[in-house]
Amino acid sequence: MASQVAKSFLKAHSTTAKFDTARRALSVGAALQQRKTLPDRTGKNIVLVDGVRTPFLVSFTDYARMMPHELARHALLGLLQKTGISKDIIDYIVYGTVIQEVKTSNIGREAALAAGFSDKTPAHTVTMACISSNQAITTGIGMIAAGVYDVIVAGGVEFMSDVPIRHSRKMRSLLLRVNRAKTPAQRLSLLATIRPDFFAPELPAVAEFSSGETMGHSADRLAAAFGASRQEQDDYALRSHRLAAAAQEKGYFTDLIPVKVDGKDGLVEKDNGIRVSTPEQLAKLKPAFVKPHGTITAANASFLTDGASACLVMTEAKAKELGLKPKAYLRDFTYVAQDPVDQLLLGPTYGIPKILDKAGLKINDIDTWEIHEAFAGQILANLKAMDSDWFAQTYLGRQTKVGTPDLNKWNMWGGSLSIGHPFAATGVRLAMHTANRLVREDGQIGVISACAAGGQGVAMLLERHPDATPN
Ligand SMILES: CC(=O)SCCNC(=O)CCNC(=O)[C@H](O)C(C)(C)COP(=O)(O)OP(=O)(O)OC[C@H]1O[C@@H](n2cnc3c(N)ncnc32)[C@H](O)[C@@H]1OP(=O)(O)O
Repeated sequence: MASQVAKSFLKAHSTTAKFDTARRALSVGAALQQRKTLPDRTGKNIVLVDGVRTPFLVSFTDYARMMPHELARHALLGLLQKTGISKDIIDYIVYGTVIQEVKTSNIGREAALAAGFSDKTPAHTVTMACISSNQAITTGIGMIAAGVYDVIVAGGVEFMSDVPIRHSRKMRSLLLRVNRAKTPAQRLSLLATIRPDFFAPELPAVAEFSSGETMGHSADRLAAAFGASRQEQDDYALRSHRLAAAAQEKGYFTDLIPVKVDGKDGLVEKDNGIRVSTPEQLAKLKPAFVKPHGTITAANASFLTDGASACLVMTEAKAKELGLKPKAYLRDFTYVAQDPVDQLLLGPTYGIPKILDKAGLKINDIDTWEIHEAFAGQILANLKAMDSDWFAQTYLGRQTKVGTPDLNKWNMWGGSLSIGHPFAATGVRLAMHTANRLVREDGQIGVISACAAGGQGVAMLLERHPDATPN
C-alpha cells in the first residue's frame, strides 16, 4: 500500500509546492487574523500552572548510571521548587513511560515516593508511546473535569541508557520450569537441556509490534511515499538545530531544571544533543535504516534520549486560591489512530484538522505550533499530506486540504530532532514550549500535535492565560 500511496501522491503533486511560497502567502493572512478566545468545555477552566523538565541528554551520556525513577524524581522536585507549592496540595500524580524499567513498573508511584511525596498521594503510570505525557496530562484533565480532584501532576520519563534486555523465550521457559522443579534431580535434568542458542538475548527495538518494522524504517517509507527528498530532510533538521541553538543561547528554555548527578562535578543544566552542522556534513551521512538508498540518517532523525518532565494542572479557581499565576488554559484535546503500517507517523495530519474544526478555528488562527519531530521526513510527510487536496479527499473525508501552517510559527525553539525525544517526557516539553512561546511571541492560541507508535496521535489546544509569564 505504501507504494500505492506514493504513486497516487506523486501523480497528484507532479510539482511539489515549495514551503517558502506557502509560508510567505500565509504569513500575510496571519497578520490580518483576528484574536479569538476559546470556550471552556469542562466548566472548570483547567489551567497549566507551570512545568519543568530535566535537560534532555543523548543516551549514554551524563545520566547513564541513574535509574529512570531517579530522573523522574528530579522532575517532580523541580516542579515543586519552581511553583513553590507544597506536596500536600497535589491530589494525584499521573506519569508516563514507554520502555518500562521492570523493577519500577508503576514509575509514577516510585518517583513520587523517592521525591518525598506523602504515601497518601496516589500515582499511576500511563503508556501511549511518544504521546505518553500528553496522555498523562489529559488523564489529569479528565479527573479534574469529573470533579474527582482539583490538582494533578502529570509528566513522563524515558531512559534509553538502560532498557530491559530479556533472556530468549527458550531460556525463560526453562528457568521458570527449573524454579518449579520439586527435587534437585529434576532441576539438574532440566538444566542439562540448555543449548547454546538459549543464550541469545532479546534486545528491545524501537519497532512496531504488529508489523515488526522499526520506526526509522517506517518513517523512511513514509518520506519516500510523500516525495520528501534527502535534501529537504537535511534542511529541515538543520533548521531544527539552528532554532534550538538560538533559543538555548537566548535563555528561552526556562522549563529546564538543573540535575545533580552522583559522582559528577557540577550540575547538568543544558540539553546536550543540539548540534548545528553544515549542509555538507549532513549530506555525507549514510542512511541509518533503509540501506543503501534510504534518506533517513542519524542527523535527520530524533536521537535516543534520556529525560523526564512534570507539570502542574489544576482548576483556575484553585490556582487563584493558592495565589499561583497559570501559564495557559488547557482548552481541548483529541486522539487519533490510523493504520500503523502505512500511516504510522501521520498523527498530526489527522489530529490537527480534527481539533481545529471542533473549535471552529482556521489554520491561520494559530499563533504557535509545537509539533513533535520524530524524523524530519515524518514532519515533511505531514506537511505535504496537510497541503494535499488528494490526501484530504482520499483519507481525511474532507473536500479540501487542511493547509500549510505558517512555518514562522512552527517549532520556533527547535523540536525533538534537536532538543531530543525521551519518548514519554516529550508531551510536557511541547506543552511548556507552547505556553512560554505564547507569552514571548505575544500569541493567544497554540496547537500541540504528535505522532506515536501504534499509528496513534494527539492534538491539543492551549490558550495563553492572562497572568502568564515566560519564566
Ligand atoms: C513517534 C516517534 O517519535 S517515533 C521515533 C522514535 N525514535 C526513534 O526511532 C529513534 C531514532 N534514532 C535512532 O535510532 C538513532 O539515533 C539512529 C539509529 C538514527 C542513529 O544512531 P547512531 O548511529 O548510534 O548515531 P550516532 O550518534 O552514532 O551518529 C551516527 C553518525 O552521525 C553523525 N551525526 C549525528 N548527528 C549529527 C548531526 N546533527 N550533524 C552531523 N553529524 C551527525 C555522528 O557524528 C556519527 O558520525 P560518525 O559515525 O562519523 O561518528
